[in-house]
Amino acid sequence: METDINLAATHLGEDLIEKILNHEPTEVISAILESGAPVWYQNETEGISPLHAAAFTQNVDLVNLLLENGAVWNAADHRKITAGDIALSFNNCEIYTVIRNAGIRSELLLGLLEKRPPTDSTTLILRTSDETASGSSDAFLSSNLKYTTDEHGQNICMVEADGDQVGVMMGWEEDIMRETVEKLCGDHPNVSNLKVLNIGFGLGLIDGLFQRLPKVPTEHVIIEAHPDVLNFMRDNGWYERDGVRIMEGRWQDFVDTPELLNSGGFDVIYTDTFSEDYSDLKRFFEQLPNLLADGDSRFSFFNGLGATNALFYDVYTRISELHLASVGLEVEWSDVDVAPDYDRWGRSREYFSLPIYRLPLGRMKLI
Ligand SMILES: C[S@@+](CC[C@H](N)C(=O)[O-])C[C@H]1O[C@@H](n2cnc3c(N)ncnc32)[C@H](O)[C@@H]1O
Repeated sequence: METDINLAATHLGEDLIEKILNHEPTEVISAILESGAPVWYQNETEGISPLHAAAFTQNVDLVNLLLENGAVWNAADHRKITAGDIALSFNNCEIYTVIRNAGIRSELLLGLLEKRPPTDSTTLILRTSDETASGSSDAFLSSNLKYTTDEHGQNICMVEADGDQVGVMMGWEEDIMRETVEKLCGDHPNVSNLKVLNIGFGLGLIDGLFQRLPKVPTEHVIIEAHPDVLNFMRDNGWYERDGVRIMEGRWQDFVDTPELLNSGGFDVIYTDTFSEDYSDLKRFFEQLPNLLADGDSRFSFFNGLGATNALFYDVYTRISELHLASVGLEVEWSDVDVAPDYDRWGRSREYFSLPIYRLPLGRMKLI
């Protein structure tokens, strides 16, 4: 019985894809959908879906029709290509935007329904069910970390996840951190008396940059949760630095405590954690109105989710902008050229394969 249903679904799905690729009129496609063809179908040979086919034939009406009927906006074929990528390759902005907006709507809706168990495959960008040290905070915080220099000569901090060595922080990101500090502090009205809060020390790249500002921050709070990172900080003299206060634990342990809030708010806040997903970042966004000092204060975060695919990165970037707006922050984006140099960084760039980093700079909106 189950085999019969699978066979029928395969037959209808193949027929749907074929008719779309053959440019059959929209009414014909509508009729096939009404007859029960599975709009989520992906063929076995290439993994392409009806939405891939509609993007390939550049038929925006069909793209809309399929999405209205439940097509999966982020389905990737066997080569990891989505319908949005196909639209981009044709430079078809209209179709790309329709698919991207469907992604934003779908992920926002899933965000609203966050309490339900994450069983839906379309949640792949913003939530994770990864139980290894790269996807689970508990697993990460109880794993051993290794600080070393890799074969490309970059400083790295590694953790073992699922039998693989995964980078917690990589030296190549220093350009991003430098540009971030420049945007956060360079022309800050309070630059001679800054109070800075950084979440996640890692290699200490951004904290080192804060400390090398022409005027060292008056107060520099670092919240760091991992015992090995705290040891590394101790070994490298961070506990003895003037003006530096290290809070040992997770940001979630301190974010609403007098210990953090009594300092009267921060001029600059940055966050870049590891093994947390977008819902954690969103929870941090919600705390910003309590943590920022005033209308001149600035916020940034490591914008790295979905950075292996232009469509996913775009959807994630816009969702974070919407969520920041909902807590009263306006975001200005700038681009940092991080075109991968595979000879220089090799596989250490796999999690960020896009050539451009979108750097967020948030400020409280003036009412
Ligand atoms: C990617 S690294 C940060 C790199 C840093 N921006 C730099 O410039 O080197 C992430 C850091 O966040 C820490 N971390 C992870 N989860 C955390 C949490 N919930 N609270 C505080 N720190 C956390 C990790 O132990 C790690 O040191």
